Amino acid sequence: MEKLDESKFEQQLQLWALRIPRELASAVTRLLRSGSLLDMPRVKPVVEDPGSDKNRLVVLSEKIQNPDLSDIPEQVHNSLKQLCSVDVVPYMLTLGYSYFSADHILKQILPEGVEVPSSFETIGHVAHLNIPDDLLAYKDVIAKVIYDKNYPRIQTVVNKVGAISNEFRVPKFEILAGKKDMVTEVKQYGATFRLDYGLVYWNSRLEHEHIRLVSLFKKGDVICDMFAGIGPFSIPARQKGCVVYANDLNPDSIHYLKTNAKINKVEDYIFTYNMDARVFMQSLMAVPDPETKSECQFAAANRCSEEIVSGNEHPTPNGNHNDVQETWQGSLDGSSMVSTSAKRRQETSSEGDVAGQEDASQTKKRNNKKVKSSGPLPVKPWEHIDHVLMNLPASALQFLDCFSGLIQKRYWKGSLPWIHCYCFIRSSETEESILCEAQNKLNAKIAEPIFHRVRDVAPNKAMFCLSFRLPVECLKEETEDHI
Ligand SMILES: C[S@@+](CC[C@H](N)C(=O)[O-])C[C@H]1O[C@@H](n2cnc3c(N)ncnc32)[C@H](O)[C@@H]1O
Repeated sequence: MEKLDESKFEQQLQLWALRIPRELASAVTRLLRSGSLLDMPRVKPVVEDPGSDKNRLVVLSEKIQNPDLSDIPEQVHNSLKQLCSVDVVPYMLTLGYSYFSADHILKQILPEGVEVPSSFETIGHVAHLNIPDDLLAYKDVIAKVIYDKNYPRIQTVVNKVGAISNEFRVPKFEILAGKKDMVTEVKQYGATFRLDYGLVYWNSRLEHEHIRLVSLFKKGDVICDMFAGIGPFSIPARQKGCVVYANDLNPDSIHYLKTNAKINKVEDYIFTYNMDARVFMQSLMAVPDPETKSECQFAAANRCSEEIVSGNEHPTPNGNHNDVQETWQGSLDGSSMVSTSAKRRQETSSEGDVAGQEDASQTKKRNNKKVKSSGPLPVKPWEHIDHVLMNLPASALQFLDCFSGLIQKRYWKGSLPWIHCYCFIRSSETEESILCEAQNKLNAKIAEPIFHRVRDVAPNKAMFCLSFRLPVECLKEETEDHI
């Protein structure tokens, strides 16, 4: 392992300085500013005179090599002479490890020609590095330089070890420098997210995508976040006034999702679940048995999830949910028979428009306000959902089969939900091949799919969001129980 020898970076520069009465320091620096004054980042050109506190030393640029000041433009020199008698003295400037940038230091340490890993992802106080294999022998030195140069903003430097293989999408990290604490806080568009970077998925590079998608939602929309993580879609959606059902398989993600709902004061109407996404959707969309009317699968499923993630009060269909009791018997796009709540939603909802996005300042303004919950939930999930989010790009397409027959037509109100399914497209694949895969899983044709390129994740691989309205063929006509 390579060691860092800070003394190697000591450097001395022999310069010239003008000794002048201290009250003239501003006037003299103004005169010399256009090329004759020392101009180095983080180095002051005016310093104390060790010989007298009535004087100051104005340090000249390294370009001024002659003590007779013949390198200074004549006009500047003349003005200087008019201002005061000019006393030129030698000045030794010592630069050390603390002066040089991380990039400069690492270039000196690492083998010639390698790409210097001086940039990193920042997650609160944590710096996340991906040190390539050929530089692993230098990992401690790299981490120390990055720590030293970015402290106190950065207090922990970690390196990703190997590829992500677990289903929670959490990389393995080794802590290389600083404190061994990966619980940190990040801000995205005015919302605060607490997380343990060693236990849950987080990617700061998705900030723009989180905001883009949430900007499509309207106040009162019902959102289903199948792979919610610690809530970067769910929390801002709730801040916007949406009703949110948020699920994740990782219990630590749900712990932090609930913590973040508290921190951002949006605990009401954001319901958290800790289960497999398929089971979650089936539980959420199961219609209660009208015969018994006492208990529904959704309430039961919710209670079951509460056993895992305690402390979330949830209105059951026999409680708040039942405030909306109209039975929907019209066609899916019918407007005359729409319930009051669905009507209100139609007035405010995007209704097929995924283009109208709000700008960042509107988002910030909205996030500063505490969202007020007003009474009962407007609708039950098996009656209406506006958006389903599926951010598990490595395998979300595989989960699309859960929509086939998931929604019962006779209970549904209003238009069908938008599905936002994230995926990777490799250079060997096309949007058409992905669409084909999605349609096969749904067992239905997707009309007007929208592919949004989120970001490039590797030279031959990009992350996309495929948005589409759930095809009407996915609906279940009637259940035998309910005929
Ligand atoms: C790529 S992360 C996205 C998290 C969050 N939506 C975001 O944008 O940061 C995917 C999440 O899906 C969760 N996950 C993986 N498999 C799952 C499954 N079968 N059911 C539910 N959640 C799952 C992981 O724990 C992880 O938090």
